[in-house]
Amino acid sequence: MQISVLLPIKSTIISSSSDHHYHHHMSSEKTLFSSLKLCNPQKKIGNRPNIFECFSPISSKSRLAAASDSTAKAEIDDEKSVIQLPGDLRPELLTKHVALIIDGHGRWAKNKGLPIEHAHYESKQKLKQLILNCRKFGIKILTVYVFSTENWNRPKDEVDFLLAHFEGFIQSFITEQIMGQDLRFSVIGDKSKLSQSMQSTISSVEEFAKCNRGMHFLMALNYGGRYEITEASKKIACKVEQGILRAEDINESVFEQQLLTNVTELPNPDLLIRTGGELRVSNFLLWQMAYAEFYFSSKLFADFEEADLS
Ligand SMILES: CC(C)=CCC/C(C)=C/CC/C(C)=C/COP(=O)(O)OP(=O)(O)O
Repeated sequence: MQISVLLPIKSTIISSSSDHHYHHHMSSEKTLFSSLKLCNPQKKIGNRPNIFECFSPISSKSRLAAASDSTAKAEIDDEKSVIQLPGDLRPELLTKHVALIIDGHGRWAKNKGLPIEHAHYESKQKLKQLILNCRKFGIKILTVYVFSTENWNRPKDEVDFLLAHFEGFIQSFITEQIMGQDLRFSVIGDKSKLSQSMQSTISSVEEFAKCNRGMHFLMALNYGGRYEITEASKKIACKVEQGILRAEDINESVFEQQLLTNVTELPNPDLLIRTGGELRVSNFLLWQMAYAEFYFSSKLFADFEEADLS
């Protein structure tokens, strides 16, 4: 079986203001079609040992900090798909599922006297680096809140820019990571409100990543925790109505199966990171976050560095 994916053509735009010079490698995402096998034959799924079996009470932040310490040089042996960690870093202490709220774009742009699109662009670069780092340190799942069900209330130009930006990101960076690095990929959220083009990009790329076994990147797009819980309740009510399920058999596990995060085997994050200084969860993974630890950083996401995790 073959599918077509869009590959990007990169163009360089250099813009400057009185005190900044921006070298933008904006993805124009022109459509260069390429036929690819559905499952990448190069990737080795192999017998990767499950290094995440044990649970430790040590705080997730410390675990992530340990993982991101500059002295902690984790290496991925792509050939064998085995994560090699430095001597003093115990794999069972690593965070498994990290959830991330990226905030502070408006303030970043305002501080620099730039249009908000610059913040979104800068933030995309940071997100790419973060995905690479999480993969490098053996994080199993990274869920990032890129667009909430409330974000439609932003100015139309910004919404259009963001959605095009996300689609380009999936077609270029995510596709590259899926092909070369065994990344798994899913979008969680109400996809029915997205354009047809966006919906078909998402389903092609999700399908293409289906056989992968590496880190799972979940993009929360047009996502809302209340929306997710409401939809799960409707699905359960339908099953009861159809006589497939008895009301007394509904329990947490049955409910969890109806949530959008059911696409991944470890749906509950152990760590939430929110940048931008706000101390709230903003309708993100409300059910799944029940036992997560929270790390709030005052840094704006476009300024967020690996060192800020330590
Ligand atoms: C392509 C890709 C996946 C990029 C990822 C980064 C990205 C563009 C995320 C958008 C998230 C967003 C609307 C944040 C809100 O900041 P805000 O504007 O509300 O900030 P403020 O609190 O300072 O106003």
